[in-house]
Amino acid sequence: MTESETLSLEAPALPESPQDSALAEFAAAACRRLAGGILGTTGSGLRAVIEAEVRALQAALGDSAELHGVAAKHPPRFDRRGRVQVLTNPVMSHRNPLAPPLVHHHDGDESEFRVTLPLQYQGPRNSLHGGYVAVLLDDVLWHAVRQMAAGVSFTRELTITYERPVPLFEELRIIGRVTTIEGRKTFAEGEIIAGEAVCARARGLWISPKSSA
Ligand SMILES: CCCCCCCCCCCCCCCC(=O)SCCNC(=O)CCNC(=O)[C@H](O)C(C)(C)COP(=O)(O)OP(=O)(O)OC[C@H]1O[C@@H](n2cnc3c(N)ncnc32)[C@H](O)[C@@H]1OP(=O)(O)O
Repeated sequence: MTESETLSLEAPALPESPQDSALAEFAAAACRRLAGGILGTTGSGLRAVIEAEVRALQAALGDSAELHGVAAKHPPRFDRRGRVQVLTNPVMSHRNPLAPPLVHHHDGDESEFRVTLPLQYQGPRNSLHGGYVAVLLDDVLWHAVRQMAAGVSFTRELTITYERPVPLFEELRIIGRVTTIEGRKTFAEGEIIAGEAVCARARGLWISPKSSA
C-alpha cells in the first residue's frame, strides 16, 4: 500500500507489536458492537451490553488469551518516507470502528463488497441511511477504478439513483465496475443488491491528478 493510497492525515509516530495491532482491531470490533447495542437496547439490556464489552476489553488488555495467534488484518505499515501509516478508511479499515466488517473481492474490471449492516447505519426504519449508500458505492467504484487505471484517482463526480430502500440486517452485494478509461479520466458504475433486487445505482467519474498519472 502506498502513502497516497491511505489518503490519511497525520500518522502515529511509533510502530507497534503484532499483539497490539490485533488488540486495536479487537477494540474496534467492540466499539462496533457497542454502537449497535447502545442504539438497540434500553434499560437493563443496555447495561448488560456495555458491561459485556467492558469485560471483553479488560480481558483483552490483560492476558489477551483471546488474541493469541490472531493476526491483525490491517496492521500499521511504513510508507515510502519510513513513517508509520494507519489505514483509516471508514469503509475498509478493520481498525476503524466506523467501517463495517465487509468482505472484498476483485474480479477483472469489477470490485465487490459483501456486508450485512447493523443498526448504527439506519436512516429510515430498518433501511440504510442514504448518505452511507453513497459512501459504500463511492468506495467500491474507487476500488474498481484503482485496479484498472494508472495512478491514484479521486472522485470528481458521483450520481446515485435510489431505486428502493437498502435493507439493514441482510447481506448486501455492492458492486463497482469500470466502463471507460480516457486518459486521466475513468468512468465507473455500480449497484447495491439485496437478494435479487437492485436497491441503488451509481455512476461517476474519477480523475488521476497530473502528478500521479
Ligand atoms: C485491503 C484493502 C486495502 C486498500 C488500500 C487503499 C485504501 C485507500 C482508500 C481510498 C478510498 C477512496 C474512497 C473513494 C474515493 C474518494 O473518496 S476520493 C476523495 C473525494 N474526492 C476529492 O477529494 C477530489 C477533489 N477534486 C480534486 O482534487 C480535483 O478536482 C481532481 C479530481 C483531482 C481533478 O483535478 P484536475 O486534474 O485539476 O482536473 P481537471 O484538469 O479540471 O480535469 C481533468 C480532465 O477531466 C475533464 N473533466 C473534469 N470534470 C469532468 C466531468 N464532470 N465530466 C467529463 N470530463 C470532466 C476536464 O475537462 C479535463 O479534461 P482534459 O482537459 O484533460 O481533456
